[in-house]
Amino acid sequence: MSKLSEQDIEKKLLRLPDWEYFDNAIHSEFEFENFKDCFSAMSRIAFECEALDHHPNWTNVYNVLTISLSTHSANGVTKKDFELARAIEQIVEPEED
Ligand SMILES: C[C@H](O)[C@H](O)[C@H]1CNC2=NC(N)=NC(=O)C2=N1
Repeated sequence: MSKLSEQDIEKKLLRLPDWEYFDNAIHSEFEFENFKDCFSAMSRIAFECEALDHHPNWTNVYNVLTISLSTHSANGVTKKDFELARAIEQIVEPEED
């Protein structure tokens, strides 16, 4: 999986307004009602990570989930990070029909 250029990353981020690029990774932070809702979302995200075989760097403090995505083997951001970011968006903030 090849590392995307900064220009490609910024272009792809236009469709992911909750995410930003810095330090060789894309980052977002989500706030929930409480710890239970936050951890429930983390569990659902974890299954998606296993399905994609791609894993986040993340931290949780009570109701806040902070996520950083990069591809370790490429030492940067790849298509796989965007695939996972879109899956996370669907779990955390599903689109209305
Ligand atoms: C063996 C396994 O496929 C690899 O270690 C995968 C697992 N999850 C991964 N996750 C992330 N974020 N980057 C990787 O390079 C990566 N590699």
